[in-house]
Amino acid sequence: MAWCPDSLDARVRSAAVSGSSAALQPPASARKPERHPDAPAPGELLGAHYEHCFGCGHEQPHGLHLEARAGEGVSLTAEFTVRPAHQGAPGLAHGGVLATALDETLGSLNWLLRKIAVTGRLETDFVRPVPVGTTLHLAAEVVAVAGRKIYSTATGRMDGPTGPVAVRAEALFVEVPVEHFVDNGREEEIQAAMKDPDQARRTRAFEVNP
Ligand SMILES: CCCCCCCCCCCCCC(=O)SCCNC(=O)CCNC(=O)[C@H](O)C(C)(C)COP(=O)(O)OP(=O)(O)OC[C@H]1O[C@@H](n2cnc3c(N)ncnc32)[C@H](O)[C@@H]1OP(=O)(O)O
Repeated sequence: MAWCPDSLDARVRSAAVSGSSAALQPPASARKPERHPDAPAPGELLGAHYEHCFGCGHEQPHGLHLEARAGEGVSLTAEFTVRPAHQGAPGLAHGGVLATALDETLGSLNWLLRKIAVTGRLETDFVRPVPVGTTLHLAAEVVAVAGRKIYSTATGRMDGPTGPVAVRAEALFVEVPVEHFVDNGREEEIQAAMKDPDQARRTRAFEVNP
């Protein structure tokens, strides 16, 4: 049976207000997202899915080093501090970097579903300029799932988790098989990631529906 509670109606209404496109409206057949039983517990850090990831990897010197923490249901929070390497205008974060922070946060949600998925569409509102040194407090949740399509939303706030919204996004992720990476990625990085001695991270990077 299709899932269409008030919260989804509210999301659709708010999407219409923020101007997100029809492609980001979940279809009538959409279902409520289900947290995987083995998802990290609320409050647990997710850790980097790949050390060289520009969004979360610890081995990317100019990366965002975003730290995501599981929330209740299919939600999470994350923090990202804007550094001088992330500037666009003098002293302000580059919009593309802020979109990356939203994309990474939204992408991390899929680990709570235990689905491997890539961003198909990402729509971003830049509400306030974000100065270097700011810690952006991100919060994201999956709002609906329809077949391979995962609909999610995120906000980034300044001055603390309840501060003013600086950026927000709505996204559609599309579930893909592991071959997506093996067929399209570069052999040397794929092999290196497969040899990662951290089994949890290797599983997160490569295993679909373990
Ligand atoms: C090596 C390390 C591994 C790491 C693993 C962890 C990854 C974590 C990474 C986290 C990093 C952060 C995250 C990142 O940065 S992920 C990196 C950025 N994203 C990408 O590189 C994705 C590139 N795109 C693709 O590969 C394909 O286009 C995909 C896979 C997305 C779809 O091509 P595919 O041939 O498979 O499927 P389909 O075309 O039949 O579409 C299926 C359904 O989806 C609907 N649709 C599709 N696109 C759009 C759209 N734009 N708007 C609206 N709808 C769209 C489509 O209408 C259809 O709907 P329906 O007809 O069924 O109703």
